[in-house]
Amino acid sequence: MSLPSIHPNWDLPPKGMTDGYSLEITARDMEALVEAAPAIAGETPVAVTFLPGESLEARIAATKVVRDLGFEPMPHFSARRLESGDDFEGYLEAVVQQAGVRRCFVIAGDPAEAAGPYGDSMALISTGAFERAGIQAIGIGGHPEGHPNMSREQTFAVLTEKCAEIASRKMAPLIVTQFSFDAAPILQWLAELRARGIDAPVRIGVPGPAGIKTLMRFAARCGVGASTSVLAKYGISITKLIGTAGPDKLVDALGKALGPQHGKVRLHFYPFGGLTRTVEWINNYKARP
Ligand SMILES: NC(=O)C1=CN([C@@H]2O[C@H](COP(=O)(O)OP(=O)(O)OC[C@H]3O[C@@H](n4cnc5c(N)ncnc54)[C@H](O)[C@@H]3O)[C@@H](O)[C@H]2O)C=CC1
Ligand SMILES: Nc1nc(=O)c2c([nH]1)NC[C@@H]1CN(c3ccc(C(=O)N[C@@H](CCC(=O)O)C(=O)O)cc3)CN21
Repeated sequence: MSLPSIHPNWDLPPKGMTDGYSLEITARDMEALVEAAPAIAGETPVAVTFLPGESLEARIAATKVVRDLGFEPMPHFSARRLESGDDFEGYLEAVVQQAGVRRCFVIAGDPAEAAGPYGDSMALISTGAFERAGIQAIGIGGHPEGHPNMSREQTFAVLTEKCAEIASRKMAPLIVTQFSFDAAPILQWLAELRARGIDAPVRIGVPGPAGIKTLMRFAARCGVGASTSVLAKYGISITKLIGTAGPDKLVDALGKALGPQHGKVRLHFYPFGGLTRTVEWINNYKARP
């Protein structure tokens, strides 16, 4: 079965670890995106997160800016944060009509209770609204380090079901993983994913270079492992929490180990407010001998 192509690069082997990367921004990063745009390759997928306390208008405007700058917007839909069917379909219709959106990312969201009718990602996908709106690809969350509310077995079962559901609706599934500081669990998870027959393209979540305190704050907030030994491998000494840290060692380790057995893999950068710094890091990494 042929599914819509979600990025021309996916059919070619990557030219390097950063080739065909994607970015994740929030509605507040618009000025930074305009500033960084000349240093970002055209058509780069740019995800727009769905954070609490942002207006729908701000998210729609951000998605439009992404498109107008020549990038491929991928707005997030947080099932548990959507208050009604109108809330969901209104946002979807707005980004499709105003920003030409073709791909969306669907995630449960952190709230313990749903604000409206959608308790998980599947509840959004199974409405049929995405394909009716002309969406061609759906991103879903991957959790290489596990998930606080699911067993490892369940996380793979849920991924299998969501990929099948998306494909049955004639859209292309794409897995985007939670960010991580440690290559080992990512590689192990990728191997297991492929062994279980899940062949969807995977974008591995990588933190952009950021202040060490910022990285640790986000890790705590998002339930990401940041033990002393993991941070040491990443290049952070907990006796020296000042300064910034980049994903050099993590990306090096992935680059050394990744092979055809891991299937289609690209990187997805989480800049955590430091978009310009992240894009500079990517371009410098690419230019290294
Ligand atoms: N970029 C990322 O990777 C982000 C990750 N997340 C986290 O990923 C989690 C899982 O999302 P999906 O993989 O889309 O799961 P999903 O929507 O496919 O749900 C799978 C199962 O986990 C349960 N579940 C999901 N979130 C829950 C929660 N907050 N509390 C209790 N049970 C929950 C669902 O009810 C369902 O049974 C989110 O809940 C959130 O914690 C949230 C935002 C961004
Ligand atoms: N479980 C989970 N929940 C999430 O909400 C979440 C994840 N995982 N994984 C990563 C993504 C990325 N997320 C975010 C959230 C906030 C900003 C952000 O830049 N917020 C503020 C700065 C706040 C700060 O520095 O603490 C901003 O100015 O926009 C970026 C990415 C949230 N995300």
